[in-house]
Order: sequence, then C-alpha cells, then structure tokens
Amino acid sequence: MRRYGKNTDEDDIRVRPSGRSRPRTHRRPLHEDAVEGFVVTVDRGRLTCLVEDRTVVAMKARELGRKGVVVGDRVAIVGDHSGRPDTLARIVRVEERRSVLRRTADDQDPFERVVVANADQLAIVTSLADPEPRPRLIDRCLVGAFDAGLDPLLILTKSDLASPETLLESYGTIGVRHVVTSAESFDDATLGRVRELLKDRVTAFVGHSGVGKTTLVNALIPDRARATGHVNEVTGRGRHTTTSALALPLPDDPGWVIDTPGVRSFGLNHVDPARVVLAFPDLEPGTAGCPRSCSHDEEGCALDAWVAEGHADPARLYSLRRLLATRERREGD
Ligand SMILES: Nc1nc2c(ncn2[C@@H]2O[C@H](COP(=O)(O)OP(=O)(O)OP(=O)(O)O)[C@@H](O)[C@H]2O)c(=O)[nH]1
Ligand SMILES: [Zn+2]
Repeated sequence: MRRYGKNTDEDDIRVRPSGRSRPRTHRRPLHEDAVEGFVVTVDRGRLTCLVEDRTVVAMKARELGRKGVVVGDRVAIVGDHSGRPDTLARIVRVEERRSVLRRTADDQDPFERVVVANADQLAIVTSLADPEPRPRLIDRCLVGAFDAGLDPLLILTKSDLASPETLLESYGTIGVRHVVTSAESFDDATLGRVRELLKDRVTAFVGHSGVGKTTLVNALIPDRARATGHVNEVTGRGRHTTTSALALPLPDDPGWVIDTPGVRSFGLNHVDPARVVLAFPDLEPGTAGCPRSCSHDEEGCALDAWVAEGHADPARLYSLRRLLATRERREGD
C-alpha cells in the first residue's frame, strides 16, 4: 500500500477547473491505490470508516461534488488511512449501492434524506407502551422498507408494560416477521432470536424516540460502549448516537446493526402514491377489481368490498387511506 504525501495527488482531485466546462485534458483518475472502507458514522462532514480493522476518519474529496456519503456506504479512500490520531483521509469514490433507505421529514418535504445505504433489512422498533404504539408510523416504515427493497422486521419492545396481542393481530397476519422483547428480561432465548434474525445481514434500526432502541442495541452489542468510545476517541468529538446513524458489527456473527436517531415521522414524499399499496400485502390482491388508475381512496375502489368480504382488517384499509390522504392534504400523522 502506498502512502501519499501531502500534495502528491493534488492533481488527481482537480478533475475540472472550477467554473469552466472545457473537456478534461488529462485521464480520469482511477485512484488505483485507494483502499476500501465502510462508513460507520458521519459527523459534520467527518466520516468515520472502517478500513480492514482500522478506524479511519476521512472527508469527501472535492471531486465527489455534492454526492452524499452516508452510513453503510462502501467507499474508496486515499491519503493517510493509517487510522492514527489527527489524520484525515479522503473519500474519492462511493461504490454502487445495493439499496438506499430514504425518508423525508414529512410528506411535503421535497428534500429526501438518505438514512442508510446498503442495508438489506429494516428493523422497525415499536414499544408496546410508553410511548404508545403508532400503527400508522409502522405502516409508513413498511412502505419505506418496501420502496427501498429492504425486508421489514417488527421489533415490539417493552412487553413488560403491555401485551403485543392487538398489534400482532394486524401485523402477525400479514407476514411481517416479528419479535417481542422486554428489557426487564433480556434472556438468552429472546436475544438469541433477535440475533438469529440479524445474522448475516445489514439491519437498519428505526423507531420513534424513546421506544427502547438503544437499550436493545446495547443488549445485543455489549461492546457498544467500547466501540463508540473508540470512535469518539478518534474523532475527538462528543456522542454520536444521538445525531447520526452508527453502524455496529454484531459481536458473534457476521452482520451489522445500524442504529439511527429516533424519528417523529417517516415522510414518504419520495414514494410514488401508486406504489404505496404494494406495502400492504393483505390489501394489494383486492385491488384487482379496482377501476383503472384507482387512487384506492375514491368511490368505486374495490378495497371496500375486499374488506367487507372479510379478506382484510378494516383498520388496515383505514391506515392505507389515511396514509394516502396525508400525502394530499398536508396533515400530520
Ligand atoms: N419498561 C421498560 N422500559 C424500557 C424497555 N426498554 C427500554 N426502556 C426504557 O425506555 C426509555 C427509552 O429507552 P432508549 O433505549 O433510550 O430509547 P431509544 O429508542 O433509543 O430513544 P432515542 O435515543 O430517543 O432514540 C429508557 O428509560 C429505558 O430504560 C423495556 O423493555 N421495558
Ligand atoms: Zn382501489
């Protein structure tokens, strides 16, 4: 591995003189000496990456322009990637993403944020009480997961405070995998079941603030304090967990957990309304009888009959319509 001095590759990053559009005269830089990194957290332009087993702090190279780099990205890194304190490497390329989980602040927000890249599973963490479960937030996350091509996993926490029965009546029957936990008794069987569901996967954890997401992640990854301590030590900044997503490796299996800050809502402005129903597998078959380009929120929609015939829970149709309506009417949810 070659190490670059301060200015030796300056030429590479000046891909095009600023403001001019004449064709480039030199070859496109390939950065053949770049090493591969995995972005574990982002903090105000500083990206903490794992390179082999080193924690390397890097920033985006100018040539990346506005392209965002997010937690979960696989990147090419040049510069000082020794991981020594006070070094700063440069990210020169973001590898093609296998998946992109997006959300908007609300349904009208034109700016979508990429929550994480390259996840293959979305753990939707919901407490059974304190705060009360919000099925519509679950539905929104399910739509987000479906849109991003991630497998949803429902994690119902705080079962010491309330029973999961009602929620499981709706979600257990639509084929969403689920697990019920209580921090009062994080026994080996429960944690083992969760680990089994996370094994070999990159799982993004999302949930409303206070649902016990961090408590669960800490139980799964007892080393977290040390892992995050290490990250903090390297960047010399404060806590990461509250402000940015943070990827943590599972201790005993291959796989990653990506903890994300608590959310109030999961905006879906970026999702085509016509695709929303696809995330409702219990209702979707009922749309076969709908008029062409039915909004599923209008007279003549076949879903009313579908529910009346007992194929699906009326609460689910209500939830779908509410979700479709909030997109039109600027309501909160
Ligand atoms: N009764 C009960 N309380 C729990 C359980 N899990 C977590 N809590 C409590 O719920 C509160 C919130 O837990 P956190 O793990 O900080 O929640 P979070 O989802 O990470 O919240 P944010 O950091 O805001 O995103 C804490 O006071 C926990 O002790 C549980 O299973 N049962
Ligand atoms: Zn319809």
